[in-house]
Amino acid sequence: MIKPEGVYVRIPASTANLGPGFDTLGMALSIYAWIGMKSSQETMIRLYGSQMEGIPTDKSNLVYKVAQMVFREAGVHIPELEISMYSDIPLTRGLGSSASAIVGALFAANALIGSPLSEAKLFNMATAIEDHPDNVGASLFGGIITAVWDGLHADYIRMEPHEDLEVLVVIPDFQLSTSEARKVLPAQISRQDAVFNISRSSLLVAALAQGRLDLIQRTMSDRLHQPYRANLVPGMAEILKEAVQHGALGIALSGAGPTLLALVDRHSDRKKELEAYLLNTMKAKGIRATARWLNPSSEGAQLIGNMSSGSFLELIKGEVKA
Ligand SMILES: Nc1ncnc2c1ncn2[C@@H]1O[C@H](COP(=O)(O)OP(=O)(O)O)[C@@H](O)[C@H]1O
Ligand SMILES: N[C@@H](CCOP(=O)(O)O)C(=O)O
Repeated sequence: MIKPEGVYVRIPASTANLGPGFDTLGMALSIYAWIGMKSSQETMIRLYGSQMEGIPTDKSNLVYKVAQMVFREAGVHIPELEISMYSDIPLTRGLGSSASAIVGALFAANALIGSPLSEAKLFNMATAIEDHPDNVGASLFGGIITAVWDGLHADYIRMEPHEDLEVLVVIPDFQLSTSEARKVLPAQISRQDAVFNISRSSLLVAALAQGRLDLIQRTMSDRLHQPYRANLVPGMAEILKEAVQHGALGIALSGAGPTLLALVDRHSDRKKELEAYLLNTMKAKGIRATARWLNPSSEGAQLIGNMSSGSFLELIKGEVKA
């Protein structure tokens, strides 16, 4: 049943490849995007916020196209849509903006027609579009997601992040698209590197599941993508080696970069030291960057309400942080 009043949803950002978990381990983060969707006489796409620059506002828009996939799958015909989107998630920085748009579009379109598709189905569709399940899983389900994608079916387990876990991201002021950052990866790896990552990834997942923050430092390393991508982010190689000496529990490239992400004990008295170290190291390499303290987001995609009681911007105003 189509909801004539429309819906609006909120979707968290995400970090993929958490440490050794390349293409498999992701976490939702407390930066959000909002999507409003309504059936309409004529398609109208309104994008708000500085993060939306350059995104198309016609039917080639990703959110419109993904919404139509949901309608096709559910056997519903809604060719014309009014879509509104506001996002605080930086574009093309390794914080899952594309995953948030895909998950938001799937979730909103499904809610608009009375949610005939299960969350497992939405996860499968999202993974088929994005091609790896860690960003989309985290944005859809929230928390920490470990997932497997065999090209047809995605399986996952969601873990609740430990309450002491805080996240510091350092976002460089340049963009790095995932497709560009995948081109530098080798097609094959050695058995030693495979064992290196499998062992650390397995232990990291178990440690996160049991709240063993003391094990993060020894498990957050990687040989599958970070060494190859280090040349794309000035300062990254040094930061990956040294950040734990400045108070991080662990440090990783967030997704395909260029953002670097530190896991931090929120009670640590070295938070200022860590932030200054990360920013100064990037500055020394000529990179301007913004530091943001975030929390893991326990909530994934959420239906917030319908569009009957005001304009999209008025509806989300109370939720968007200044
Ligand atoms: N709200 C959106 N609407 C349409 N396309 C989007 C939206 N958000 C992101 N994208 C697309 O995703 C691209 C960024 O994806 P990607 O390179 O994977 O980086 P990341 O997901 O880390 O931000 C953008 O250049 C744009 O093409
Ligand atoms: N596993 C992917 C992750 C891409 O994440 P994004 O947030 O940078 O889109 C990869 O490393 O290529």
